[in-house]
Amino acid sequence: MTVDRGTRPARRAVPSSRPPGVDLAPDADGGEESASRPVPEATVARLAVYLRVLTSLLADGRGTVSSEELAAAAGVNSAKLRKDLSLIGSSGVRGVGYDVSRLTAEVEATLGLDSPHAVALVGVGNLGHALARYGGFAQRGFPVAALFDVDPALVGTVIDGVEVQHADAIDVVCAARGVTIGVVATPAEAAQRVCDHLVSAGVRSILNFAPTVLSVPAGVEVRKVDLAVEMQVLSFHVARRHGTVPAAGPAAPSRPTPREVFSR
Ligand SMILES: NC(=O)c1ccc[n+]([C@@H]2O[C@H](COP(=O)([O-])OP(=O)(O)OC[C@H]3O[C@@H](n4cnc5c(N)ncnc54)[C@H](O)[C@@H]3O)[C@@H](O)[C@H]2O)c1
Repeated sequence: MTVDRGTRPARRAVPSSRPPGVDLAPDADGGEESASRPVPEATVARLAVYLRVLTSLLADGRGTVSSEELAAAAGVNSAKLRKDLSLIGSSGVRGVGYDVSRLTAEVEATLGLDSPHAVALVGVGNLGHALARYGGFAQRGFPVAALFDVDPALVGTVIDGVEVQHADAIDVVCAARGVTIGVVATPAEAAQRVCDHLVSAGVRSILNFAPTVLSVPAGVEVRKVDLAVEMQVLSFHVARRHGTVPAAGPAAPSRPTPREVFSR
């Protein structure tokens, strides 16, 4: 069996000015500019975006970048960007900007990308198959190291060099391959069982696409991805722009919703 360990780029050394470990703060934005403070989750999400921009600047051979340029490419304002970067101990030089290579290493280190992240994907149906074939994960340091399903028609097939194995092997294979991130792309009813297997194999980070809430022990992080929720948020913003969303505040007696009309 061949396992594609991906084309993970060599990690840069972490500059010594980096704060020794950065704790996550609860979901909040803002805070004092101090490298010793926990990093808010909103900042962590933006750091990932900065990293994407920095990686493309590095590929273009850029040595420095101004906070304005980096902020514009990341879609945030430059004051917020400087504040985010100060939280991880990074500061630019007035009139010069940030050293792209150094800042990339600092952001990678903060995001924990200076250590390997082998990914196991469970459920190789429509969504899982597309994710398994997406080369961008390996390029950004997340090689797909294991694939699992229960469908006999899928078990034994090979996707981009990785053999699909039966889900019964999750514990053994994930432990053997040092999987650190598990992606759940099974139907909702199988997701908790799959998650339990991943956790018992030592996987401490789970990305869940199934429309269900997973229970995990303390110390295991679950992120849920729901594109329909994102679309609903977009829908809200469109509706608000068109003035069809009531302003926040106590709900006024309103017109019946379509559902109420139909249930009468
Ligand atoms: N979050 C999102 O935005 C989003 C978008 C699309 C789909 N989804 C969800 O992702 C999941 C997969 O969707 P899909 O369209 O790929 O479905 P699918 O039916 O095509 O694929 C599901 C796969 O999971 C496998 N499976 C079933 N039980 C399993 C188990 N115990 N262990 C391992 N594999 C198992 C099936 O054999 C199948 O290959 C669903 O829960 C769906 O609701 C989420």
